[in-house]
Amino acid sequence: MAKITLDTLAHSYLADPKSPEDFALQELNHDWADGEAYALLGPSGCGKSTLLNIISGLLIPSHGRVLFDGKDVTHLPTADRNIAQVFQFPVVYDTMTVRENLAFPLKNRKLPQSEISDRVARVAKSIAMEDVLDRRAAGLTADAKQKISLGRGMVRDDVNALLFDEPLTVIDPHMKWELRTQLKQLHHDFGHTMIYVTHDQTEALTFADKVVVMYDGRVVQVGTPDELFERPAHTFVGYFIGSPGMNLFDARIEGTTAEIAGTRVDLGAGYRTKGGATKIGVRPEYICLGASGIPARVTRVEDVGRHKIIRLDMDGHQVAAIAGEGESVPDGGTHVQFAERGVNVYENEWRVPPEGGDGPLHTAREAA
Ligand SMILES: Nc1ncnc2c1ncn2[C@@H]1O[C@H](COP(=O)(O)OP(=O)(O)OP(=O)(O)O)[C@@H](O)[C@H]1O
Repeated sequence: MAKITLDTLAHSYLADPKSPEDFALQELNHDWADGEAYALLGPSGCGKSTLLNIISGLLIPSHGRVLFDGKDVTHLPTADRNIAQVFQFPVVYDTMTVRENLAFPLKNRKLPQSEISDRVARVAKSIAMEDVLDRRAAGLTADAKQKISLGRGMVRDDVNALLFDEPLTVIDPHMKWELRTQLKQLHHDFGHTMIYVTHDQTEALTFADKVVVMYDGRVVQVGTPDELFERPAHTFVGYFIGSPGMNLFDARIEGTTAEIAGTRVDLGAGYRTKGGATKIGVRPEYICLGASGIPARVTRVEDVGRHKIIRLDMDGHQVAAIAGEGESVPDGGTHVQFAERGVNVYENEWRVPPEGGDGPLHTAREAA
Protein backbone atom coordinates (compact mmCIF):
# COMPACT_ATOMS: atom_id res chain seq x y z
CA MET A 1 0.00 0.00 0.00
CA ALA A 2 1.08 3.56 -0.46
CA LYS A 3 0.39 7.08 0.67
CA ILE A 4 -0.74 9.09 -2.34
CA THR A 5 0.16 12.77 -2.40
CA LEU A 6 -1.37 15.34 -4.72
CA ASP A 7 1.01 18.27 -4.85
CA THR A 8 -0.37 21.57 -6.23
CA LEU A 9 -2.36 19.45 -8.65
CA ALA A 10 -4.69 21.07 -11.18
CA HIS A 11 -5.98 20.12 -14.58
CA SER A 12 -7.32 21.92 -17.60
CA TYR A 13 -8.36 20.13 -20.78
CA LEU A 14 -7.57 23.35 -22.65
CA ALA A 15 -4.13 23.97 -24.14
CA ASP A 16 -3.89 27.53 -22.82
CA PRO A 17 -6.10 27.95 -19.73
CA LYS A 18 -6.51 31.55 -18.61
CA SER A 19 -9.10 31.72 -15.85
CA PRO A 20 -10.24 29.35 -13.06
CA GLU A 21 -13.29 28.39 -15.16
CA ASP A 22 -10.90 26.85 -17.72
CA PHE A 23 -9.89 24.21 -15.16
CA ALA A 24 -11.81 20.93 -14.71
CA LEU A 25 -9.81 20.50 -11.51
CA GLN A 26 -8.84 23.53 -9.41
CA GLU A 27 -5.53 23.49 -7.53
CA LEU A 28 -5.49 20.83 -4.87
CA ASN A 29 -3.05 19.60 -2.21
CA HIS A 30 -4.03 16.39 -0.51
CA ASP A 31 -2.60 13.24 1.08
CA TRP A 32 -4.52 9.97 0.76
CA ALA A 33 -3.22 8.15 3.85
CA ASP A 34 -1.77 4.67 3.49
CA GLY A 35 -4.38 1.99 4.17
CA GLU A 36 -7.36 4.32 4.49
CA ALA A 37 -10.69 3.97 2.64
CA TYR A 38 -11.80 7.17 0.90
CA ALA A 39 -14.88 8.02 -1.07
CA LEU A 40 -14.68 10.72 -3.71
CA LEU A 41 -18.18 12.16 -3.76
CA GLY A 42 -19.79 14.83 -5.90
CA PRO A 43 -22.38 15.51 -8.57
CA SER A 44 -21.92 14.74 -12.24
CA GLY A 45 -19.30 16.93 -13.90
CA CYS A 46 -17.56 18.08 -10.69
CA GLY A 47 -14.23 16.50 -11.67
CA LYS A 48 -14.21 13.11 -9.94
CA SER A 49 -13.19 11.09 -13.01
CA THR A 50 -10.59 13.68 -13.95
CA LEU A 51 -8.99 13.30 -10.52
CA LEU A 52 -9.22 9.50 -10.49
CA ASN A 53 -7.75 9.27 -13.99
CA ILE A 54 -4.82 11.42 -12.88
CA ILE A 55 -4.17 9.14 -9.91
CA SER A 56 -4.43 6.01 -12.07
CA GLY A 57 -2.21 7.43 -14.82
CA LEU A 58 -4.83 7.54 -17.58
CA LEU A 59 -4.45 11.31 -17.63
CA ILE A 60 -1.35 13.46 -17.14
CA PRO A 61 -2.24 16.59 -15.15
CA SER A 62 -1.57 19.93 -16.76
CA HIS A 63 -0.22 21.25 -13.43
CA GLY A 64 1.37 19.72 -10.32
CA ARG A 65 2.51 16.25 -9.32
CA VAL A 66 1.26 12.88 -8.06
CA LEU A 67 3.51 11.03 -5.59
CA PHE A 68 3.22 7.43 -4.36
CA ASP A 69 5.09 7.16 -1.06
CA GLY A 70 7.06 10.26 -1.98
CA LYS A 71 8.05 8.98 -5.46
CA ASP A 72 6.94 11.15 -8.37
CA VAL A 73 4.70 9.05 -10.64
CA THR A 74 3.07 11.94 -12.54
CA HIS A 75 4.33 10.72 -15.91
CA LEU A 76 4.32 6.96 -15.21
CA PRO A 77 1.84 4.94 -17.28
CA THR A 78 -0.95 3.07 -15.47
CA ALA A 79 0.75 -0.29 -15.94
CA ASP A 80 3.77 0.90 -13.97
CA ARG A 81 1.82 2.30 -11.01
CA ASN A 82 0.91 -1.04 -9.47
CA ILE A 83 -2.73 -0.21 -8.83
CA ALA A 84 -5.91 -2.23 -9.20
CA GLN A 85 -8.96 -0.65 -10.80
CA VAL A 86 -12.63 -1.58 -10.85
CA PHE A 87 -14.77 0.28 -13.34
CA GLN A 88 -18.50 0.93 -13.74
CA PHE A 89 -18.92 -2.06 -16.01
CA PRO A 90 -17.44 -5.53 -15.48
CA VAL A 91 -14.15 -6.41 -17.08
CA VAL A 92 -13.91 -10.21 -17.04
CA TYR A 93 -12.54 -12.88 -19.33
CA ASP A 94 -15.65 -14.69 -20.58
CA THR A 95 -13.84 -17.83 -21.66
CA MET A 96 -12.26 -18.33 -18.24
CA THR A 97 -13.94 -19.76 -15.16
CA VAL A 98 -14.63 -17.58 -12.15
CA ARG A 99 -11.65 -19.19 -10.41
CA GLU A 100 -9.34 -18.47 -13.35
CA ASN A 101 -10.55 -14.88 -13.50
CA LEU A 102 -9.86 -14.34 -9.81
CA ALA A 103 -6.47 -16.05 -10.02
CA PHE A 104 -5.38 -14.14 -13.13
CA PRO A 105 -3.61 -11.18 -11.44
CA LEU A 106 -1.78 -13.61 -9.11
CA LYS A 107 -0.68 -15.96 -11.90
CA ASN A 108 0.66 -12.95 -13.77
CA ARG A 109 2.81 -12.19 -10.77
CA LYS A 110 3.91 -15.84 -10.61
CA LEU A 111 2.77 -16.49 -7.06
CA PRO A 112 3.08 -20.10 -5.79
CA GLN A 113 -0.01 -22.20 -6.59
CA SER A 114 -0.86 -22.81 -2.93
CA GLU A 115 -0.93 -19.09 -2.20
CA ILE A 116 -3.06 -18.45 -5.29
CA SER A 117 -5.56 -21.08 -4.12
CA ASP A 118 -5.73 -19.60 -0.62
CA ARG A 119 -6.27 -16.06 -1.81
CA VAL A 120 -8.84 -17.03 -4.42
CA ALA A 121 -10.76 -19.01 -1.81
CA ARG A 122 -10.76 -16.06 0.61
CA VAL A 123 -11.93 -13.54 -1.98
CA ALA A 124 -14.54 -15.95 -3.41
CA LYS A 125 -15.99 -16.30 0.06
CA SER A 126 -16.20 -12.55 0.58
CA ILE A 127 -18.02 -12.00 -2.73
CA ALA A 128 -20.21 -15.07 -2.09
CA MET A 129 -19.11 -16.90 -5.24
CA GLU A 130 -17.62 -20.05 -3.74
CA ASP A 131 -20.35 -22.17 -5.36
CA VAL A 132 -19.69 -20.99 -8.89
CA LEU A 133 -15.89 -20.99 -8.95
CA ASP A 134 -15.76 -23.55 -11.74
CA ARG A 135 -18.39 -21.95 -13.94
CA ARG A 136 -17.38 -20.06 -17.02
CA ALA A 137 -17.88 -16.30 -16.67
CA ALA A 138 -19.68 -16.11 -20.03
CA GLY A 139 -22.98 -17.43 -18.67
CA LEU A 140 -23.14 -15.21 -15.59
CA THR A 141 -25.30 -12.12 -14.96
CA ALA A 142 -23.90 -8.58 -15.04
CA ASP A 143 -24.12 -8.54 -11.22
CA ALA A 144 -22.05 -11.69 -10.90
CA LYS A 145 -19.51 -10.46 -13.44
CA GLN A 146 -19.09 -7.20 -11.54
CA LYS A 147 -18.55 -9.17 -8.35
CA ILE A 148 -15.73 -10.99 -10.15
CA SER A 149 -14.24 -7.60 -11.14
CA LEU A 150 -14.41 -6.49 -7.50
CA GLY A 151 -12.88 -9.74 -6.33
CA ARG A 152 -10.09 -9.54 -8.89
CA GLY A 153 -9.38 -5.99 -7.78
CA MET A 154 -8.91 -7.17 -4.23
CA VAL A 155 -7.11 -10.46 -4.69
CA ARG A 156 -3.63 -8.94 -4.65
CA ASP A 157 -2.21 -7.53 -1.44
CA ASP A 158 0.79 -5.79 -2.99
CA VAL A 159 -0.99 -3.02 -4.90
CA ASN A 160 -0.28 0.64 -4.10
CA ALA A 161 -3.99 1.43 -4.18
CA LEU A 162 -7.37 0.17 -5.24
CA LEU A 163 -9.44 2.56 -7.32
CA PHE A 164 -13.17 2.08 -7.81
CA ASP A 165 -15.10 4.15 -10.34
CA GLU A 166 -18.83 3.89 -9.54
CA PRO A 167 -18.44 0.10 -9.25
CA LEU A 168 -21.99 -0.66 -8.14
CA THR A 169 -23.79 1.03 -11.07
CA VAL A 170 -24.79 -2.27 -12.71
CA ILE A 171 -25.48 -4.08 -9.45
CA ASP A 172 -29.03 -4.91 -8.48
CA PRO A 173 -30.25 -2.54 -5.69
CA HIS A 174 -30.65 -5.31 -3.10
CA MET A 175 -27.09 -6.54 -3.78
CA LYS A 176 -25.58 -3.05 -3.45
CA TRP A 177 -25.86 -2.95 0.29
CA GLU A 178 -24.36 -6.42 0.59
CA LEU A 179 -21.42 -5.63 -1.67
CA ARG A 180 -20.72 -2.34 0.09
CA THR A 181 -20.62 -4.19 3.38
CA GLN A 182 -18.28 -6.79 1.88
CA LEU A 183 -16.01 -4.10 0.48
CA LYS A 184 -15.80 -2.54 3.93
CA GLN A 185 -14.98 -5.94 5.40
CA LEU A 186 -12.31 -6.53 2.75
CA HIS A 187 -10.81 -3.18 3.57
CA HIS A 188 -10.79 -4.14 7.23
CA ASP A 189 -9.17 -7.53 6.45
CA PHE A 190 -6.60 -6.44 3.85
CA GLY A 191 -6.00 -2.74 4.67
CA HIS A 192 -5.73 -1.50 1.08
CA THR A 193 -5.60 2.23 0.33
CA MET A 194 -8.94 2.58 -1.43
CA ILE A 195 -10.47 5.42 -3.40
CA TYR A 196 -14.10 4.91 -4.29
CA VAL A 197 -15.72 7.35 -6.71
CA THR A 198 -19.46 7.84 -6.46
CA HIS A 199 -22.19 10.44 -6.77
CA ASP A 200 -24.30 8.50 -4.25
CA GLN A 201 -24.01 9.80 -0.69
CA THR A 202 -25.24 6.54 0.86
CA GLU A 203 -22.49 4.60 -0.90
CA ALA A 204 -19.89 7.15 0.15
CA LEU A 205 -20.96 7.45 3.77
CA THR A 206 -21.32 3.72 4.40
CA PHE A 207 -18.11 2.70 2.67
CA ALA A 208 -15.53 5.32 3.59
CA ASP A 209 -13.49 6.31 6.63
CA LYS A 210 -13.10 9.72 5.01
CA VAL A 211 -15.17 11.34 2.30
CA VAL A 212 -13.66 13.83 -0.13
CA VAL A 213 -16.47 16.05 -1.38
CA MET A 214 -16.00 17.74 -4.75
CA TYR A 215 -18.01 20.58 -6.19
CA ASP A 216 -17.38 22.46 -9.39
CA GLY A 217 -13.80 21.28 -9.88
CA ARG A 218 -12.65 21.75 -6.31
CA VAL A 219 -12.43 19.73 -3.14
CA VAL A 220 -14.69 21.52 -0.67
CA GLN A 221 -14.26 19.20 2.31
CA VAL A 222 -12.40 16.09 3.41
CA GLY A 223 -14.00 14.62 6.49
CA THR A 224 -15.52 11.69 8.32
CA PRO A 225 -19.24 11.08 7.72
CA ASP A 226 -19.94 12.70 11.12
CA GLU A 227 -17.90 15.78 10.26
CA LEU A 228 -19.75 16.19 6.96
CA PHE A 229 -23.06 15.84 8.74
CA GLU A 230 -22.36 18.07 11.73
CA ARG A 231 -19.96 20.65 10.31
CA PRO A 232 -20.28 20.99 6.57
CA ALA A 233 -17.37 23.22 5.52
CA HIS A 234 -19.32 24.63 2.57
CA THR A 235 -23.03 25.18 2.02
CA PHE A 236 -22.82 22.71 -0.91
CA VAL A 237 -21.79 19.92 1.49
CA GLY A 238 -24.70 20.91 3.72
CA TYR A 239 -27.40 20.48 1.12
CA PHE A 240 -25.77 17.73 -0.97
CA ILE A 241 -25.36 15.43 2.04
CA GLY A 242 -28.38 14.53 4.12
CA SER A 243 -31.90 13.61 3.21
CA PRO A 244 -33.32 16.18 3.03
CA GLY A 245 -30.21 18.36 2.95
CA MET A 246 -29.38 21.24 5.26
CA ASN A 247 -31.74 24.23 5.51
CA LEU A 248 -29.96 27.46 4.67
CA PHE A 249 -31.26 30.84 5.83
CA ASP A 250 -30.02 34.28 4.84
CA ALA A 251 -29.14 35.90 8.13
CA ARG A 252 -27.69 39.08 9.56
CA ILE A 253 -25.27 38.17 12.31
CA GLU A 254 -24.50 40.44 15.23
CA GLY A 255 -22.43 39.07 18.10
CA THR A 256 -24.15 35.95 19.35
CA THR A 257 -27.46 36.51 17.57
CA ALA A 258 -28.76 36.28 14.03
CA GLU A 259 -31.72 37.98 12.44
CA ILE A 260 -33.64 35.60 10.21
CA ALA A 261 -36.90 36.56 8.52
CA GLY A 262 -37.30 39.48 10.94
CA THR A 263 -36.83 37.35 14.09
CA ARG A 264 -33.78 37.42 16.38
CA VAL A 265 -32.31 34.01 17.09
CA ASP A 266 -29.75 33.25 19.79
CA LEU A 267 -26.79 31.38 18.28
CA GLY A 268 -25.25 30.31 21.57
CA ALA A 269 -21.78 31.55 20.48
CA GLY A 270 -20.13 34.52 18.80
CA TYR A 271 -19.01 34.44 15.14
CA ARG A 272 -16.46 36.77 13.59
CA THR A 273 -17.56 37.53 10.05
CA LYS A 274 -15.89 39.94 7.64
CA GLY A 275 -18.77 41.68 5.94
CA GLY A 276 -19.58 38.97 3.34
CA ALA A 277 -23.01 37.43 2.69
CA THR A 278 -23.94 35.38 5.76
CA LYS A 279 -26.21 32.38 6.14
CA ILE A 280 -27.24 30.04 8.89
CA GLY A 281 -27.31 26.33 8.09
CA VAL A 282 -29.43 23.96 10.19
CA ARG A 283 -30.06 20.32 9.32
CA PRO A 284 -33.70 19.12 9.43
CA GLU A 285 -32.69 16.87 12.34
CA TYR A 286 -31.93 20.00 14.42
CA ILE A 287 -35.11 21.95 13.66
CA CYS A 288 -37.64 21.90 16.49
CA LEU A 289 -41.21 23.14 16.31
CA GLY A 290 -42.80 24.91 19.24
CA ALA A 291 -44.60 27.88 20.72
CA SER A 292 -41.72 30.33 20.25
CA GLY A 293 -39.17 31.03 17.54
CA ILE A 294 -39.58 32.03 13.89
CA PRO A 295 -43.23 31.87 12.74
CA ALA A 296 -43.84 29.16 10.10
CA ARG A 297 -46.66 27.10 8.64
CA VAL A 298 -46.69 23.34 8.08
CA THR A 299 -47.43 22.68 4.41
CA ARG A 300 -46.91 18.91 4.12
CA VAL A 301 -45.92 15.88 6.16
CA GLU A 302 -44.18 12.96 4.48
CA ASP A 303 -44.13 9.66 6.29
CA VAL A 304 -40.92 7.92 5.27
CA GLY A 305 -40.98 4.95 7.63
CA ARG A 306 -38.74 5.47 10.62
CA HIS A 307 -39.43 9.21 10.75
CA LYS A 308 -41.52 12.00 9.26
CA ILE A 309 -40.32 14.86 7.09
CA ILE A 310 -42.22 18.05 7.86
CA ARG A 311 -42.24 20.69 5.13
CA LEU A 312 -42.79 24.24 6.32
CA ASP A 313 -43.18 27.65 4.81
CA MET A 314 -41.25 30.29 6.72
CA ASP A 315 -41.91 33.74 5.34
CA GLY A 316 -41.82 32.37 1.78
CA HIS A 317 -38.81 30.08 2.42
CA GLN A 318 -39.17 26.31 2.30
CA VAL A 319 -37.87 24.58 5.43
CA ALA A 320 -37.62 20.86 6.19
CA ALA A 321 -37.74 19.36 9.68
CA ILE A 322 -37.52 15.75 10.82
CA ALA A 323 -39.74 14.35 13.54
CA GLY A 324 -39.84 10.89 15.11
CA GLU A 325 -42.46 8.39 13.99
CA GLY A 326 -44.66 8.84 17.05
CA GLU A 327 -44.15 12.60 17.43
CA SER A 328 -47.19 14.84 16.94
CA VAL A 329 -47.02 17.48 14.21
CA PRO A 330 -48.85 20.82 14.39
CA ASP A 331 -51.26 21.03 11.45
CA GLY A 332 -51.04 24.75 10.77
CA GLY A 333 -49.15 27.67 12.28
CA THR A 334 -46.12 26.91 14.44
CA HIS A 335 -42.66 28.27 15.21
CA VAL A 336 -39.26 27.09 14.11
CA GLN A 337 -36.43 26.80 16.61
CA PHE A 338 -32.87 25.62 16.12
CA ALA A 339 -31.14 23.16 18.44
CA GLU A 340 -28.03 25.14 19.43
CA ARG A 341 -25.54 22.42 18.56
CA GLY A 342 -27.03 22.10 15.07
CA VAL A 343 -26.32 25.69 14.03
CA ASN A 344 -23.59 26.39 11.44
CA VAL A 345 -22.69 29.88 10.25
CA TYR A 346 -21.53 30.55 6.68
CA GLU A 347 -19.94 33.56 5.07
CA ASN A 348 -19.73 33.61 1.28
CA GLU A 349 -20.78 29.91 1.42
CA TRP A 350 -17.82 28.83 3.64
CA ARG A 351 -18.27 27.81 7.26
CA VAL A 352 -17.18 30.20 10.02
CA PRO A 353 -16.30 28.37 13.25
CA PRO A 354 -17.58 29.84 16.51
CA GLU A 355 -15.24 32.05 18.50
CA GLY A 356 -13.37 29.88 20.96
CA GLY A 357 -13.50 26.93 18.54
CA ASP A 358 -15.79 23.98 17.91
CA GLY A 359 -16.89 21.70 20.72
CA PRO A 360 -16.86 17.91 20.52
CA LEU A 361 -18.63 16.33 17.54
CA HIS A 362 -22.06 14.82 18.02
CA THR A 363 -23.35 12.13 15.74
CA ALA A 364 -26.58 12.14 13.75
CA ARG A 365 -27.94 9.38 15.97
CA GLU A 366 -27.78 11.70 18.96
CA ALA A 367 -29.72 14.42 17.16
CA ALA A 368 -32.53 16.13 18.99
N1 LIG B 1 -11.74 14.70 -22.30
C1 LIG B 1 -12.30 15.86 -21.91
N2 LIG B 1 -12.14 16.98 -22.66
C2 LIG B 1 -12.68 18.15 -22.27
N3 LIG B 1 -13.41 18.34 -21.15
C3 LIG B 1 -13.59 17.27 -20.38
C4 LIG B 1 -13.06 15.97 -20.71
N4 LIG B 1 -13.43 15.09 -19.74
C5 LIG B 1 -14.14 15.81 -18.84
N5 LIG B 1 -14.25 17.11 -19.22
C6 LIG B 1 -14.94 18.18 -18.48
O1 LIG B 1 -14.33 18.30 -17.20
C7 LIG B 1 -15.30 18.52 -16.16
C8 LIG B 1 -15.18 17.42 -15.11
O2 LIG B 1 -15.58 16.16 -15.70
P1 LIG B 1 -15.43 14.77 -14.97
O3 LIG B 1 -15.79 13.71 -15.96
O4 LIG B 1 -14.10 14.69 -14.33
O5 LIG B 1 -16.56 14.88 -13.85
P2 LIG B 1 -17.25 13.73 -13.00
O6 LIG B 1 -17.48 14.32 -11.66
O7 LIG B 1 -16.45 12.49 -13.06
O8 LIG B 1 -18.63 13.53 -13.75
P3 LIG B 1 -19.43 12.14 -14.02
O9 LIG B 1 -19.89 11.65 -12.67
O10 LIG B 1 -20.55 12.61 -14.91
O11 LIG B 1 -18.46 11.23 -14.70
C9 LIG B 1 -16.64 18.57 -16.86
O12 LIG B 1 -16.96 19.93 -17.10
C10 LIG B 1 -16.40 17.83 -18.18
O13 LIG B 1 -17.24 18.32 -19.20
